[in-house]
Amino acid sequence: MKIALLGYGKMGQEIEKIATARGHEVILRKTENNNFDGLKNADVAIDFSVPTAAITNISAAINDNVPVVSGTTGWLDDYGAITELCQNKNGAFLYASNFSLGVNIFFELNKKLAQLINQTDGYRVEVEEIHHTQKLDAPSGTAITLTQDIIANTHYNNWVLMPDEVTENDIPITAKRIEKAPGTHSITYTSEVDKISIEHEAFSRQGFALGAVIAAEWLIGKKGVFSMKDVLGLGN
Ligand SMILES: NC(=O)C1=CN([C@@H]2O[C@H](COP(=O)(O)OP(=O)(O)OC[C@H]3O[C@@H](n4cnc5c(N)ncnc54)[C@H](O)[C@@H]3O)[C@@H](O)[C@H]2O)C=CC1
Ligand SMILES: O=C(O)C1=N[C@H](C(=O)O)C[C@H](O)C1
Repeated sequence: MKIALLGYGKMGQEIEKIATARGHEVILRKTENNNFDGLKNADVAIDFSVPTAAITNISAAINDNVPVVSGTTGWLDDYGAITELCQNKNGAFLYASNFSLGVNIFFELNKKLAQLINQTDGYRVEVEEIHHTQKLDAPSGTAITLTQDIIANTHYNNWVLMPDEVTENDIPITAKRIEKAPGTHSITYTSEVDKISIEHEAFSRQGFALGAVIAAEWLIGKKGVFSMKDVLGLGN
């Protein structure tokens, strides 16, 4: 397939390596320094850019009738507007805060653990994410997905980025920045007598990039708004 890469930083370059190895061709490498020339000729677009560019990138692909996968985090206040545009244009759009298979399994584990904890008393939850020092957003998109899934299955109704003040129904998220860390997420429930922790650690960006290419291959020929759950068939 012919791929337009919307964003050509750490992820865009990792995706190009994997896509090329799978027999695909990159025909556009969009950054802040060039335009969308050639986008119309792509079979699929993959957006891994910056929060301020994601909406423009995704809209450009949908308006050019090109199916688009996005992994950019930190722009989700506009998710509703993008899904509306996709529906109005009869397009194809797929967003995931994390494309790795391991994290998508972890998402299901997180939901199950939250359901079990919800049947007991005495545990307090906390979420931690660790990323490289170049990351623009905090908390990570993945940490937000994890807390949303905990909220859907427990009495918690909000997340708070530490060190802000936390009340009974808030989930505290701690965001740590360590040079070169690709991405680690953990959820810990602590009681008076013990603690339960689950953790996912990415060793590199390879898993995210492979998942994004698999999602792009899957999206071609489809119409609608999708998530990684649709691609992997997990948790159905
Ligand atoms: N969903 C997932 O599985 C993952 C998501 N991410 C997210 O992907 C995004 C990109 O991550 P990285 O590649 O590590 O960042 P990066 O900083 O290495 O690359 C971002 C790229 O966006 C480009 N850019 C800036 N303005 C642009 C514009 N107007 N149009 C097109 N491109 C523009 C920059 O030139 C840069 O090359 C971040 O939001 C990050 O959180 C990262 C890894 C996995
Ligand atoms: O910026 C990153 O690097 C990552 N961002 C995503 C997020 O915000 O959750 C996914 C992954 O953890 C790497």
